Amino acid sequence: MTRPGLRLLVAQLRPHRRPFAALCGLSLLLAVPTASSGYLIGRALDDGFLTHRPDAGMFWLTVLAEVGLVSAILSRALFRPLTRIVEPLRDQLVTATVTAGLGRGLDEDSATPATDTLHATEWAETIRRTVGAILRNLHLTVSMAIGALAGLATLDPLAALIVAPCMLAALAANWALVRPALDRQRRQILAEEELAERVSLVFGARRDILACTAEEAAIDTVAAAVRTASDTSVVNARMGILRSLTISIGVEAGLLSLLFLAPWLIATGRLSGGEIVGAAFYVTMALGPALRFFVIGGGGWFVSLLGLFGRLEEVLPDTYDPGSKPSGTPAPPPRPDVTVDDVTFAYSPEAAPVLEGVSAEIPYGLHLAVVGPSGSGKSTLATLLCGLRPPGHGRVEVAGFDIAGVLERQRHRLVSLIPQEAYVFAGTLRENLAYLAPETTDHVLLDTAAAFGLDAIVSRLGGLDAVLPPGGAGLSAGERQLVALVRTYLSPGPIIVLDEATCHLDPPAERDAELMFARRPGTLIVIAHRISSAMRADRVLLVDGGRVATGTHDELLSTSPRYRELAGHWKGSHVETVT
Ligand SMILES: Nc1ncnc2c1ncn2[C@@H]1O[C@H](COP(=O)(O)OP(=O)(O)OP(=O)(O)O)[C@@H](O)[C@H]1O
Repeated sequence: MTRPGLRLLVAQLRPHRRPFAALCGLSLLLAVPTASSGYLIGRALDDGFLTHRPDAGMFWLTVLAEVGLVSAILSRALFRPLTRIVEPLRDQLVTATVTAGLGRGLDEDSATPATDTLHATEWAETIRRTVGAILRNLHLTVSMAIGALAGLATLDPLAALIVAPCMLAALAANWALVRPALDRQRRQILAEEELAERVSLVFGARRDILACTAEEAAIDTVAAAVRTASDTSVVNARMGILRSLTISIGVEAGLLSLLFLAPWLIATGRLSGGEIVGAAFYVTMALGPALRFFVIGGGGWFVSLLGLFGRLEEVLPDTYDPGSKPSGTPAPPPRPDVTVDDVTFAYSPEAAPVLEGVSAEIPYGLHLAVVGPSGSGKSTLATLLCGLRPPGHGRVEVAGFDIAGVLERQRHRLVSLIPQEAYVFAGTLRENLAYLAPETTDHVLLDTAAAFGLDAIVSRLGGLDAVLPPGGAGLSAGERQLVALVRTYLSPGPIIVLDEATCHLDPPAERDAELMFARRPGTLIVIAHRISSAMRADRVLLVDGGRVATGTHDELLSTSPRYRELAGHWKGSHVETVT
């Protein structure tokens, strides 16, 4: 199985084969100065300073300095191929993630992009910088490691054989830690995303939080996310320390083995004293830094990079191809049809299911009445339709998305639920009515209020600037429902669910309110408590004994004894004019 993120990373870099080949060639060229450095130090000691010939020693050191100069000049050539690989990365990824975010269509009415798309555009910049840093340093590391091993082997192949196993053991230990490190890295990214999401949610809902005196709960929500983010970064940092430690142990073990065997290597004439110093130079000044960087710098960055690409893979569509040009116009947002697919829900594992194997199609624009005996599960179904609870089995999809998995802020833009107990917060009447559509003009607010029969209350209170106390004290239950109805009517959401939201209105006021919503573009789902609501709807969904049946009012009257019974009961208990 491909490691998450690796597929996208490889796909992203594949088109740049030629600059990569140039980088590899430069790495090999740069290995030559490193390979000669230990040898030149050995010569400076053996032929110069240790044999009391400082002029010869200085000669070899001068050659070493010149080799360093050549290496610096070669390093400059690195930037051209590097730029050709790294610079297009950010543009490609930003274009792809923003296109994917728009294509999902969940934010069409919002100036704020979805959180994951927002993060993804930040990641694209981080990825560009990280890939640049990795390639620059990887190239130096490879050249240093190849040069040092070649230099050691030139002095004496045995010297390379003494050092190499320690280095390889350190690398193997680190390789074993890559997967756990990736896992911790991913957890840290997810925890940081969750924290950002919760903070923006709490700030966005600060008015509601104050109105409900839910400050402590809000603080607890954010504090829990802060704790998780902090814990995951500590665990991630510990993993980095562990990986660093394995490399230090590998390098020190290589050096100690070399020094431990030095008397024997000198006595057997395999290496001179100067060459032992040269070999130690290869280990400490080239191999050690190369490995340390490879694992801690490059390796650590590579782990971060895979983590970021892994998340990008989740944000980008499966069909994303970095080689292809963006079409320029994002796909139109999908129609917000609702699909209930084989849904079963119980309030606890021990409890009997309230809904069992329920399926229904609610196309965009439908006016649906949900009816059923008391306690049959109508409100439960409403919460599932709004994504407030996930089904135990099955799926509720809105516009093709699993609604329970959609971020809360986006969910609110798709589906609005008005419960029986209308919510009125402390603030002016204008703020209460325009809460979900702050741009609404006073003119539209007053017209809509009048259409719902709220104009008399607006006048009684003294206009839109009238200040309402918390909970709308001073307003009757019906008046509070009217405030909530007007507020939701003005919201841009395409799907409205009224869960007995008109139960405190008299039948004519309820009819007017339902007709207003029915004329509003979008889907209307009414949990009905009067037969007239069911008769006004395009279709009726009967919930009974955990199952559902659908049809028009007339169809259900002829096919469902339970519906006939319900209709008879309603007619018997209410005197109402059916429109
Ligand atoms: N939070 C809850 N925890 C446990 N059981 C619940 C919960 N809410 C509802 N129930 C139970 O689930 C069943 C369905 O309740 P629900 O409120 O969905 O029915 P309803 O058809 O809307 O009823 P009504 O018409 O009286 O409002 C009932 O037996 C109810 O007691």
